[in-house]
Amino acid sequence: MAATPPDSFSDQLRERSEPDWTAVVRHPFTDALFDGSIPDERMRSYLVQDYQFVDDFLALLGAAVAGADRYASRLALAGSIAVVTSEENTYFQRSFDALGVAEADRVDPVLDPATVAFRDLMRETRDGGSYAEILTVLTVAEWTYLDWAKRAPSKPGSFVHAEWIELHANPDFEEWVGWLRAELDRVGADLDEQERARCLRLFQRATRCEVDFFDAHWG
Ligand SMILES: Cc1ncc(C[n+]2csc(CCO)c2C)c(N)n1
Repeated sequence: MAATPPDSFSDQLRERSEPDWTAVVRHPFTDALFDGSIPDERMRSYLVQDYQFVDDFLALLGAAVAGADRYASRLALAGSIAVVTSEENTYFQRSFDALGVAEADRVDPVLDPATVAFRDLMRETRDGGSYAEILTVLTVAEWTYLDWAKRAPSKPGSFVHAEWIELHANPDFEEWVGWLRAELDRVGADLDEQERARCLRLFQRATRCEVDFFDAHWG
């Protein structure tokens, strides 16, 4: 992972998003993923909703490519688009097959309120956000997933559980999250106080959306 100085902008944003940050990365849904104990019905509803989330996330990555201030950044962002459209997409399709998800639920499911709230945040940011604001939302979504997946003590038996962990607990993903944080720190250094405050509010709101997203499929 790219070295991030202690107390960087991204660290400050994360620290000021407690206790929600820890609630996401230690969520009981993730513990149940680790031991493979999530009932199929719950895993199915989570993945069906998450596939819709990933659609808006991909559009947000596209906005980041358009909004970036240099070619090197566009290249890094475009590389992550390749992951979402290949390994990640085939994981969803294979899992939907294994869990018996009907075509309508793959393409146009009824959305949970938590999915709608996250979608609203991503669309607002995509349509009206600065590059720093787009990076802020992307960073929360990726860094929270790296942090919970890194806690995985072992590999559960079912590929639906195991591969969902592996997609987020691997050196390439760690490097991508490191890049996102370093990019947010770089761009954050040139922001005025008002813009930094806007990023903080977005970071906190996105972290809250992550808690609510897991909660919607738990308890
Ligand atoms: C609610 C929710 N939040 C974050 C992610 C993480 N995530 C979103 S797209 C993607 C692929 C690649 O970079 C990853 C890891 C998720 N899946 N669902």
